[in-house]
Amino acid sequence: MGIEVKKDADFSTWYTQVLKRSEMLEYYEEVSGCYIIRPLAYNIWQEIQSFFDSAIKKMGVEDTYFPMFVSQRQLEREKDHVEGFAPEVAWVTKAGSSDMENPIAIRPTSETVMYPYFSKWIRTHRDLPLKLNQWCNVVRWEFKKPQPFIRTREFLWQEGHTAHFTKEEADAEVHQILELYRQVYEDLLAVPVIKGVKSEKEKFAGGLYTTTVEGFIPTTGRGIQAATSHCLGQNFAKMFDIVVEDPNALANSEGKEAKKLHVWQNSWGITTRSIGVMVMIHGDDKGLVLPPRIASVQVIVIPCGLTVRTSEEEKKRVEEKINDVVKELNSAGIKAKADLRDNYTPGYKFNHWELRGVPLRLEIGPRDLKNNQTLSVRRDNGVKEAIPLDKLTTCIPETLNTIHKDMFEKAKKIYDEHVKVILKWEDFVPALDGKNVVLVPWCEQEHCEDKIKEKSSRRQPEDDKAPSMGAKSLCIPFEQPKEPAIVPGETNCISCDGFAKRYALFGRSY
Ligand SMILES: O=C1CCCN[C@@H]1CCCn1cnc2cc(F)c(Cl)cc2c1=O
Ligand SMILES: [Mg+2]
Repeated sequence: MGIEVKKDADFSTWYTQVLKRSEMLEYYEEVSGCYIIRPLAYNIWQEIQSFFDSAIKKMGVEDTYFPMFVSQRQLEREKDHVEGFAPEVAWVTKAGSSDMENPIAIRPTSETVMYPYFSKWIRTHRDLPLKLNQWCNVVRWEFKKPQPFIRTREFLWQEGHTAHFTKEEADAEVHQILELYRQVYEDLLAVPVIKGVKSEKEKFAGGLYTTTVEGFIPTTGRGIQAATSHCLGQNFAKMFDIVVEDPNALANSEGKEAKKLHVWQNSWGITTRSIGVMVMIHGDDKGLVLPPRIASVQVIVIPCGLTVRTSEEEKKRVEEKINDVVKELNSAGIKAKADLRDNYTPGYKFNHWELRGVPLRLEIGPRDLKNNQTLSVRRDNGVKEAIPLDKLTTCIPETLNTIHKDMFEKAKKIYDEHVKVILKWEDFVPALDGKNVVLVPWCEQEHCEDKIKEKSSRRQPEDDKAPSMGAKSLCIPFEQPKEPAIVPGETNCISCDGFAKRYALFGRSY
């Protein structure tokens, strides 16, 4: 069944229908906020995993696995890390019919699970750097309206946790990982992202600073945090006593213990939210549009032009040709499939595979055999092109790469057009209402951010609808607008009478 609503008319229904009818996901009626990730979507997660995991292996990161349960005592060892999150922690309180002596939390993230062991394992600077990663699920009992992939109570992610001897080494890794997240989005999912650092209010409270890749959903005009790479500083090292002796300090004369140095730590994560972002950005009114590099079926080959007058041997010849084409493409590393179901018309099959986002369709019929060609049809823009049957293994990879590039460029152009540089406060909210995010000179003070959120969530004067959601800071982009340049001590903050430090990206967000 096709999609019954237009993407721009009813986005949330469109999103749900696309995910269900393309067989990416199934609703899990038993528990609100949980969903079944079906093979088409799970394959995308596996593509992301294999790309990211092979990249971090080259950085010397090792995969590991820690228990999903954490005691209340451990979880609460880091007060300000947990207090804001306490309402979303899921607890196991019973085993069978008997209450547990001490309830156990299901991991919402694994700092407090892992770091007592970091403390145990890291004794000397030779144990550094320690670089561990785990691919797992986490549970956060969010109360905001759940949305498949975007906000779910259980999600899959990877969480990297590293310990370094120097801040410089930690800083370098934070940015190396952030660059990998950019590649996951831009080179795999064809989704443009903006790199930047989070404000003091938006960063991970337990850390020193948070870097992020920020996405943009044009249909709603909202920003979305796409992945994060935190430098934790020495905060967790101090809390969990993760220390090494100072190798440079000579054992001093009284033979006292050499000075203990706290390690510098990072933690970084990307989640299955990335799948939802990709669907929201590339999908259209016919359904999914999959970027070729993560599509489990990249090319679908369909027999056409067969009529009741076509002889049996002619039909057989077409089908044999199609099977040969699929074999040839697969041996060239292209994921191709044939749809030879003889109880469906070509038109039905076109819709079936367009709904599932297959990047390229090849039509082959009796005439094509005669002309030794096939008609290719691109899913992203519908462009048709005749390809000689003896040029497939060169033309098809090129076409798939062109599809990726065009999908990315199209999304990037839209993102860039919806980032408005705003220099006067009166233009701020109208820009947000125009489904944009805004780039503004900003003082970077937390109280100012609170004020901006409040001022931009004003109640619409003409109706008593719920106030429009306020804007939050999304990031301070590493790439700053060249002009108008911010002159320290001269350029005013967009909102308060303080001076602007840098341009910050603000917007309504997920
Ligand atoms: O974002 C990442 C990447 C991967 C490893 N972790 C960090 C920080 C996670 C912050 N965070 C995020 N959400 C949380 C929810 C909770 F219920 C509790 Cl108790 C803690 C947290 C929490 O610390
Ligand atoms: Mg949260």
